[in-house]
Amino acid sequence: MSEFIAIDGPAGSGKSSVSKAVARSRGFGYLDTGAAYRALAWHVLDRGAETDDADAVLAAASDFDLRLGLDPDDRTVAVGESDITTAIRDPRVSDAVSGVARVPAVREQVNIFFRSLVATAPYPAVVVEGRDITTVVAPDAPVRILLTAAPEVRAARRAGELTGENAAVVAEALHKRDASDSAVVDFLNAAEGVEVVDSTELDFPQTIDAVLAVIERKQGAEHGR
Ligand SMILES: Nc1ncnc2c1ncn2[C@@H]1O[C@H](COP(=O)(O)OP(=O)(O)OP(=O)(O)O)[C@@H](O)[C@H]1O
Ligand SMILES: Nc1ccn([C@@H]2O[C@H](COP(=O)(O)O)[C@@H](O)[C@H]2O)c(=O)n1
Repeated sequence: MSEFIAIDGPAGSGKSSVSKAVARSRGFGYLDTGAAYRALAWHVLDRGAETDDADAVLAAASDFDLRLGLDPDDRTVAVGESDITTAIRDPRVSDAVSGVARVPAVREQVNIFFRSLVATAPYPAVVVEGRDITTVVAPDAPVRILLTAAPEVRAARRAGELTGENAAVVAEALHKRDASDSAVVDFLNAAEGVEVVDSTELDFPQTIDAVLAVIERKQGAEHGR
């Protein structure tokens, strides 16, 4: 049975890139829970339905053959035979995903999927990142981290990745998504026992080191080292 390393945080805080790097460096698995919600949003749109129609979302969720692995070096996401690894990052999916994520039955369904993936994982631990991993999916995880950064820093980092996109438009979309998502689960405040890593003043390698330091300390305490 794999151990959960739970990491939450707002959009653009570095959850995916930092978690992947941490998983690689420690030989752990990596689970991008946002990719599952994005895949469902893609699937709803692919059926020509509206992501803010809860019944349509539930219908799509009942026929959702998601393929998502734990290898930090293979980020393939598929629904049935369709490889949607790139498509789920489209602004049209990013703009629609919060609608899917606010349906409680969807959250329960994907959480069961996440827990079963980790339970059967061929890794000593899996770095699982999202919005409610430290609080709902794995509240008893030995390592729970809230990864954050100032809103303007997150927006600038995200704009830096998207060539050809207007920085102000990117920032507005990111803040809008956070506002919508944080009405469903709280990932802006650390729950009791959750360690905060604020990367506002840290570069990428320093952020990885800060997360690794928390993991070492927490796992050491857990295993009596
Ligand atoms: N400490 C850091 N310093 C500089 N750049 C960083 C740092 N952490 C992350 N980044 C960069 O910020 C961008 C956003 O990071 P990433 O995609 O990992 O965020 P995220 O939290 O997973 O976002 P989302 O929730 O929207 O998927 C990436 O280009 C990443 O390389
Ligand atoms: N645990 C989670 C993870 C994600 N979401 C929703 O998915 C969206 C995409 O997540 P990214 O990490 O890829 O940005 C996110 O905006 C949330 O709507 C979630 O609800 N819970």
